[in-house]
Amino acid sequence: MHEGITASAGRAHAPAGRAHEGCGDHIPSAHAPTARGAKSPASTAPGHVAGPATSWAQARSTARRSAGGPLPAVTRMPDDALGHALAAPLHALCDLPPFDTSAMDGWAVAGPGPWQPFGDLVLAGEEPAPMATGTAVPIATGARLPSGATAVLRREHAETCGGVVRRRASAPGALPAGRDIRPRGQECRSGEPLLPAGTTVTPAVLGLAAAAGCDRLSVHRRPRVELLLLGDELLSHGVPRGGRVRDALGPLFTPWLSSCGAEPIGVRMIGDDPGLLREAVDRSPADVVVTTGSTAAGPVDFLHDVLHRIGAALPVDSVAVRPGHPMLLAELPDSTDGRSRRLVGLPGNPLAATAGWVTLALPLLRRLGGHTDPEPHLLPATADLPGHQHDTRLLPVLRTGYEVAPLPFDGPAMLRGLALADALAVVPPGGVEAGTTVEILGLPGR
Ligand SMILES: Nc1nc2c(c(=O)[nH]1)N[C@H]1C(S)=C(S)[C@@H](COP(=O)(O)OP(=O)(O)OC[C@H]3O[C@@H](n4cnc5c(N)ncnc54)[C@H](O)[C@@H]3O)O[C@H]1N2
Ligand code: MOO
Repeated sequence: MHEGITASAGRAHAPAGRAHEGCGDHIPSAHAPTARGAKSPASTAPGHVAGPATSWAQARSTARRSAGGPLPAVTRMPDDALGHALAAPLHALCDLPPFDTSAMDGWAVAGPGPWQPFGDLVLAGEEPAPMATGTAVPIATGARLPSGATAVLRREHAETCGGVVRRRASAPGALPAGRDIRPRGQECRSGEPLLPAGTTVTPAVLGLAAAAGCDRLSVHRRPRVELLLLGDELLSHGVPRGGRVRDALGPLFTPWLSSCGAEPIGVRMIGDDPGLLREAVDRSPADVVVTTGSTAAGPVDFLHDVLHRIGAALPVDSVAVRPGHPMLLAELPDSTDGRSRRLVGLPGNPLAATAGWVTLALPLLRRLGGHTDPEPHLLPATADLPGHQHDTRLLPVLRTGYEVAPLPFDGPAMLRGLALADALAVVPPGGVEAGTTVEILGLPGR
């Protein structure tokens, strides 16, 4: 899916802001035209100053609320419904099992034994003849039970001697009526609701739907997502060179998008050029544009400027969370065909981007896709979890049994801890001591 298209007006690698060298402690700012910025008329970022940060919990709920509601329902063949959310309860189209079934290989028996062996072996998929009281018919697991049968005698509990079938003396217990029969409708009756709307269609849901006779599923359309990777410095292949770095976020988020029930429709690299960024956002056919990088107020961080020029509203513009605090959520003007469109701005540092993903992108995309919100998952920590002084902290952790352990290499620009992690722990300001229960956010693909 990674198209590796680089949209850039050309690279101008003079160090940004060096025109002001010699001016004491001047730090290149978004106000100042820069060497890179000089390449486009719209390139002077307006000097974005972040407002008060939204609390982490509030940011998550704002992202959900910003979805409005789920995207419309569509009908899909089961194979094409995987990862979608059910738009209506899944109803059984038949009883399950659809008929009385033998649960074991052995003999279908009618009445108390011993029994006269009768007829041919009944296999799964056959329509057996009725049987009379006092007879036993050899039968396979899953075969339809002949009418008149009262129980199934397992093969290992049976013996044939003197021309009759009887229970072995060593067979445990008795053989009450109904033993080892799976009665028709044991799991569900035709028309019964099996799963509520909002259930994610997993492989097990597909299996259940097939067993219950469903060849079409009513599901919500998946949100279409375009991933825009911002930054002149990004390389799509090879070893970092010439001051540039490999894009780590395209490979990370493209599969995460699929696994959260979104439809990735494209991945593009966009150089540090506000004109190109604006064009990409304006023209994107996505329901949700996810950008990486350019969320801060650095010399080539044009995202705020472009959103401002587009006329976007920013229900979340920085969050009291570490890493990832410059993350943002924007509501873009509707598309020309009347669709609501949103943009999630993830910070460029990879662990900070992941924090933005779980805080803003995931709740928004799950709600748009119609998925039921998960219950909070709480686990105790095996060790002290260090926190930020004022903000929530999201730490990569590994689940060990019923606890979570922190991992090393948890810096905002690092991925090594995350690659070993199966969750992020939500650490309240000030941190927590070992044994304290914390909320855990699962990571996809583990
Ligand atoms: N003066 C301040 N500077 C910064 C602040 C601050 O509060 N004051 N916040 C820092 C924090 S925290 C973060 S997080 C970053 C956010 O920066 P941006 O979202 O604007 O991201 P960039 O500047 O474009 O990149 C940051 C960093 O990430 C690397 N990057 C970007 N994209 C990718 C990618 N696809 N794969 C791998 N690495 C990527 C980029 O090369 C930079 O190293 O701002 C801090 N600065
Ligand atoms: O979000 Mo920055 O610390 O959050 O790298």
